[in-house]
Amino acid sequence: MGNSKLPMGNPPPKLAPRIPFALPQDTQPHHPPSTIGSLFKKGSSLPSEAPGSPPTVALTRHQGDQLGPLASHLPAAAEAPAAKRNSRCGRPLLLLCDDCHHQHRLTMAPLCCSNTREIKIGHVDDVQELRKCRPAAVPERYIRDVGERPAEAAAAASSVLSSSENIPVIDMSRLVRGGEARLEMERLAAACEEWGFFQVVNHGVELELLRRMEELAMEFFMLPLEEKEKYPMAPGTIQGYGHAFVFSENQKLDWCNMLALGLEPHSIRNPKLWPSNPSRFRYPPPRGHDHLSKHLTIFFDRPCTSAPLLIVEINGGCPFACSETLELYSAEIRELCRRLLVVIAESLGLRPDGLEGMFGGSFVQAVRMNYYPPCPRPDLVLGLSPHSDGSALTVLQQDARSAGLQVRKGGAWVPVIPVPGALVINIGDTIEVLTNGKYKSVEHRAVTHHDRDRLSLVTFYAPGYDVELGPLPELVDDRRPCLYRRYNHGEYNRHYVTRRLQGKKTLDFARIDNEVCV
Ligand SMILES: O=C(O)CCC(=O)C(=O)O
Ligand SMILES: [Fe+2]
Repeated sequence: MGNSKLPMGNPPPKLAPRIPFALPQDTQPHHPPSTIGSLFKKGSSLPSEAPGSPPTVALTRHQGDQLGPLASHLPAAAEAPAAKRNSRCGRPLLLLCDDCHHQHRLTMAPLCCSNTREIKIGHVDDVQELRKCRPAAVPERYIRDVGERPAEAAAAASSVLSSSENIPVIDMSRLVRGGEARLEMERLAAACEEWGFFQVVNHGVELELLRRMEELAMEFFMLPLEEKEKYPMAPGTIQGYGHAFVFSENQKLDWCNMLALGLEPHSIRNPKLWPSNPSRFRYPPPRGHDHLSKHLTIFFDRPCTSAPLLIVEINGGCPFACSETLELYSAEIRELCRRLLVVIAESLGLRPDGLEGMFGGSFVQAVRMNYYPPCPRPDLVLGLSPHSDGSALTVLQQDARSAGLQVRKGGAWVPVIPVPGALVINIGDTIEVLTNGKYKSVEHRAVTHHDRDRLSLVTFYAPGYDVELGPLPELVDDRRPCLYRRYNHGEYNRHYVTRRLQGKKTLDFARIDNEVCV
């Protein structure tokens, strides 16, 4: 492939000097620097190693269904006989493209599960089909143990909370308006500290766009099963249509169908799992960017015991594009997340970039569309198991007609009553760690209804996989000693996606045993 496929037909920007294939210091392979083209010759194997040195770099063929929830679309560019595995996540690699002369920054992302071929999840009914064919049936796998059932929890809730208690509603327009700003900021701080959840109004995202996105998602869920099954979520992965976070035949299932898509960076998008029906979901790749797909490949730089890691970030290129609606939605919600991170930082007395600045400019964004059909026994099942989100922030758009989200507070489950046009925001695990537990990611779940369906559109905004995180020094002192260790967010993400949803258990990954004095 020559220069005929340069992006948009523009002359290649001159890069000087040429950036060679570069690995982190401690993983430098013993072979001469390569450009992307020489590495990725079709059918080629690894760059050869110096005799006697252990191989440190491998390229392998894309095996989307085995490898991963996100970033599993990478096409075959070169194939390695045996894939090495990587325990080092998020190490950026720089490659220079022979074809377009762009420098591509590639980041290893720990997005995949351990060998998904080993995961046996048994028979999983599609809940929408069950509803059609056996409207009164609730298979055993969906029936929760007594203590987990919504009815039990509802009874506990009524004894603990007064009915007036609901998650706070924050008016974003007031956060910037003179005298009102201080008060609203205090309300925001209280919402983050006491609830970990709040709803926002006047958030700046066009209501018409929210409506269009909801319509698009509903159109997808209403398609015949054969159509939706063209985008299967493989066991142990979290992208496509199906059930996420299922790892065994004994695990209880959620009364929910999901369509989950990685959005940003573009290289985590998996074209195989991106619906082309409804046709509005997808439109053709922008001209000139298709050449990039051949440069996407999977790298492993050293053996590890669990998951293979993928290189997933390509700068300056979009291998393919998605629905205009989803693209706009994703951009607007991202912008909202950024504004929220600024005000949340300010509510803590930090600089405006005190939180997002910790991401070093690298972020990941994904969307999960959850469809909960009506259930003949909503008292026995859960729509979505209790969990906290592994993101920094989550933005949830919920059906105004149908409540279903519940937040855990003081041992009780509090329903989040939809406010028309509002978006629900929750603090994710990343913010809990950065704020040293001052703002907490809070456990939440979804319940179903007997005669109403429900849709939620959930955007996760998180640091990039190369980001190292730990509590901000400003929020650590003698009274509040450090509660979390430093870790690589990519590794945390891998930990999160390879376990079933189990309340806040995943954050044990980062917790250290220290007492807070209050
Ligand atoms: O559907 C809901 O209300 C909850 C969804 C959720 O928490 C999630 O997808 O992480
Ligand atoms: Fe969630």
